[in-house]
Amino acid sequence: MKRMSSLQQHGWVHPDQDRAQAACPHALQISHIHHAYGSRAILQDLSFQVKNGEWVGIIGPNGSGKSTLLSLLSRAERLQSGHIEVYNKPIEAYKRKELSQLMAVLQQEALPSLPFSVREVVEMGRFPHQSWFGGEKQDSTALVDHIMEQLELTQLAEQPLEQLSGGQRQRAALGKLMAQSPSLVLLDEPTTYLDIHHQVQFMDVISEWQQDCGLTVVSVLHDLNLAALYCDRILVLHQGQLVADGAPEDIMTSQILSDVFETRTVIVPHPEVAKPQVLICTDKQ
Ligand SMILES: Nc1ncnc2c1ncn2[C@@H]1O[C@H](COP(=O)(O)OP(=O)(O)OP(=O)(O)O)[C@@H](O)[C@H]1O
Repeated sequence: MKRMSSLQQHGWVHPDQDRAQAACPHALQISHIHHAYGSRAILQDLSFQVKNGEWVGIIGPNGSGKSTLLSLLSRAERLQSGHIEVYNKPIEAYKRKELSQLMAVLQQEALPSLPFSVREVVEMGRFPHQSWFGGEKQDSTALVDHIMEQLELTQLAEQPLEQLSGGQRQRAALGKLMAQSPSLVLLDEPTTYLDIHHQVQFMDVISEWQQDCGLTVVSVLHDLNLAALYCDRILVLHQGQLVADGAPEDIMTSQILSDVFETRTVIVPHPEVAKPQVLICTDKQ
């Protein structure tokens, strides 16, 4: 029998509670997406699927269309052409609140400087689960306490957001995302502002959440080594096209990275886990 995770013990809504959703083999099905800004094509004929419970990383050079793709998957941008299904249902058929109970998004600029405390921001993650009168079927205090502890935010609980560093704000944004207790998360360069301790903490929290609760993750990552360590599968975007799709060991090759990033690399095995790691080469030595 599967053990109950600490998140579930503290009131996290397990996706299995929704049988229809748990029965879907795919959390996302993307078919023939095209997207343009004016006459400029940004995404061209993208098709892929994301399995329920899978962690898919999206890598690619600046301007290759990664954030645009996430905006379409979260419905922040209107789909121009193609089809997106979330748990077997067309994305446009969801009501806004219904979609935010299923899916949470962490943008690059995670949270604006607002005069709310860190605890208040994390509690805002519960909005999609509240009635019009602000109440919830189940008290979420224990869940919010647990998330605050897990992300080392308890010390910052009363601190206003506007007084936080970029990395602290990013962790508060993750806390809000976790409090939303979604089944699917979209993360746009989530580790950009974090030091290595908090990068690993962030990725470990997501990984634990994925393994224990069946969370599906789609994350844009610039850090290829983090992508190789944590993602089950990596998609490579180049000039708006999907040019590679596979396990980290199939994607992290000097040839692919040279073709896409125009950078020389050497790929080495991680000394502790069976994952590839990327060493960057430079001629300026
Ligand atoms: N609202 C917009 N209007 C016009 N062009 C846009 C808009 N948003 C993005 N673009 C263009 O679309 C292209 C893809 O941008 P996008 O942000 O998706 O790339 P990205 O792969 O996420 O890049 P980065 O790694 O730099 O974050 C870029 O050339 C960008 O200038």
